[in-house]
Amino acid sequence: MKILEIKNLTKIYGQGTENLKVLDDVSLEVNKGDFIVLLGPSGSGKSTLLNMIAMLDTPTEGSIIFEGKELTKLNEKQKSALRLKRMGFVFQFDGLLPDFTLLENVNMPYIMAGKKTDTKAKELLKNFGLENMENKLPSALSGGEKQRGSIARALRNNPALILADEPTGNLDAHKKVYVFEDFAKLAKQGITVIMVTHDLNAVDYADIVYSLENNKLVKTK
Ligand SMILES: Nc1ncnc2c1ncn2[C@@H]1O[C@H](COP(=O)(O)OP(=O)(O)OP(=O)(O)O)[C@@H](O)[C@H]1O
Repeated sequence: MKILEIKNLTKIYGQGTENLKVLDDVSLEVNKGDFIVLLGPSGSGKSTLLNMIAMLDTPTEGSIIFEGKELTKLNEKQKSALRLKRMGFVFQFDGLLPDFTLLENVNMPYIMAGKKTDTKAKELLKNFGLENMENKLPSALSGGEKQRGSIARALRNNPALILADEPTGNLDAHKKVYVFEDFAKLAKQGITVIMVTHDLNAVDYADIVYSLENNKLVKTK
C-alpha cells in the first residue's frame, strides 16, 4: 500500500544569480512498512528532502502526497496536526528535554496532542529495554539510551511514518547497529521509516536504499 508519493520535486534555494538547485525533478514512491535509507555526500540535499516530507520546508516545484493528502496544500494548523499525529521524528541529537524524566519526555507528544497519559509510554520504554530508566533525567542516561528514548518518543502517537536524520551520528559503532535493528523491526510492524545517514552499515538493515547524487535520487538497493 502506497503511503507517500513524491512527484517531480524540485528545490531551489536563493534568488536571482545566487540560485542553488538542491533537488532536480525527484520522484519517489514509498509503501507502508518500507525501511528506506537515504545516502549521499554532505550537502547533496538529504535533509532538504526529509524536511520537505516533514513540511518544515516547501518545494519550489512538485508535490508530496502523504496518506492521500497533498502536503503543500495544507495550512499551518493542518500541517502541525498531521506532523504530531501521523509522523515521528528522530534526529542526530536526541532532543530530550533536560528538565523532564525519560517517561515524561516520551509522553510529551501525547500530552501535546491533548490526551491524558496512559500506559503506552511505559510499554514503549520496556520495548526498548529502558524500563528501569523511566524516572531518570536525560543527563543521567548514556548516548545510546537517550537515542532509544527519543525513538520511543517518536512512536508515542502511533505514527505511520518515522523520519530520522542522522539518528546514529552521535553513537559508537555497536550502538548504531541497535538503532538500525530497531528501525528494521518497526518497519516489519508496518511503520514506514525513512532514514538519512552517512553510515553504509545501514544498507544491510534497509529494504530500499537511495543515494542522492547530482540532485537526483539513484536507487542502489
Ligand atoms: N535554508 C537554506 N538556504 C539556503 N541553502 C540551503 C538551506 N538549507 C540547505 N541549503 C543548502 O542546500 C544544500 C543541501 O543541504 P542539505 O542539508 O539538504 O544536505 P545534506 O545532504 O543533508 O548534507 P549533510 O550530509 O552534510 O547533512 C547545501 O548546499 C546547503 O548549504
